[in-house]
Amino acid sequence: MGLQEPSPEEDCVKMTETAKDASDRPEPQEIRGFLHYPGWLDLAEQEALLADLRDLVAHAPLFSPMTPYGKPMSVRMTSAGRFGWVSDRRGYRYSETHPEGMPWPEIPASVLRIWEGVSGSARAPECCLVNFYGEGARMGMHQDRDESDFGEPVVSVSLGDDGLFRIGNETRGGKTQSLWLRSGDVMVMGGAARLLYHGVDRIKPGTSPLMPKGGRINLTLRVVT
Ligand SMILES: O=C(O)CCC(=O)C(=O)O
Ligand SMILES: [Fe+2]
Repeated sequence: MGLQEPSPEEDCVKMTETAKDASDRPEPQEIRGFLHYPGWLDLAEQEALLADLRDLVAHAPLFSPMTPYGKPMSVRMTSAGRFGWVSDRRGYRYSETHPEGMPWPEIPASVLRIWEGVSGSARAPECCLVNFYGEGARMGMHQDRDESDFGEPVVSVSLGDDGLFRIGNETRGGKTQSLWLRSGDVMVMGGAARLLYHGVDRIKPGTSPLMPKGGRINLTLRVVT
C-alpha cells in the first residue's frame, strides 16, 4: 500500500490540507492605521518565497544604495517588477533598470498572491523592493512618497530575523509607536495612514530559523505610476 500512488480521494484530502483559503489567514491588528497581519505566511510559504528571492537576487544582485548626501545606506537592496527603487547622488527615484544596466526580473507569483490577499487594490504592483538587513542595518524614519497615487497602499512582507518597526506621524517628529515584525508578517500601509513616517530601528540577529546565517528581508510592493 505504502508505495502506491494516492487514490483520487486521498489526493483531494491532501489538497484541502495544504491549499490555504482566506479563512486560514490571520485577522489584521490595526496600529495607527497600518494593518499588521502577524504570521500571514506559514513556514512552508516563507521557504517557498525565500527560494524565489534567491533566484531573483541571482538575476538582480543586491547593491548598497548611496543617499543623495553621499553616505551609503546600511540596507542592501534590489527590486523586481517594471520599476525598481534606486538612490544615488542624483536622488531617490524609480528606475526601469538595475544599476548594472539590466531590466529588473518579474515579480514572483508567490509575492503577487500576498498583494492580492491584502491590498484591496484593483491594480497590480509595479515594484517589489527587496531590502536586506544584515546585523547592524537600519532604516531611518521616512515617508514612501515617490509613487504617483497615494490612494494605492504599500504592502510590506517580512522574512528572517525580527525587525523593530517604528511608526510615527504625517510630519517628522512627535510620538511614535514600535512593534516587532517577525518572519511571515505582512503590513499594509494604506488609506489615511499611507503617508505616515516609518522606519526600522534594528534587527534582532538569530531570531529566525528560516535564515540560520541571520539577516532580515523586507519586501515592499508598490504601485508606482
Ligand atoms: O523594512 C521594513 O519593514 C520597512 C521598509 C520600508 O519602509 C521601505 O522600504 O520603504
Ligand atoms: Fe518605507
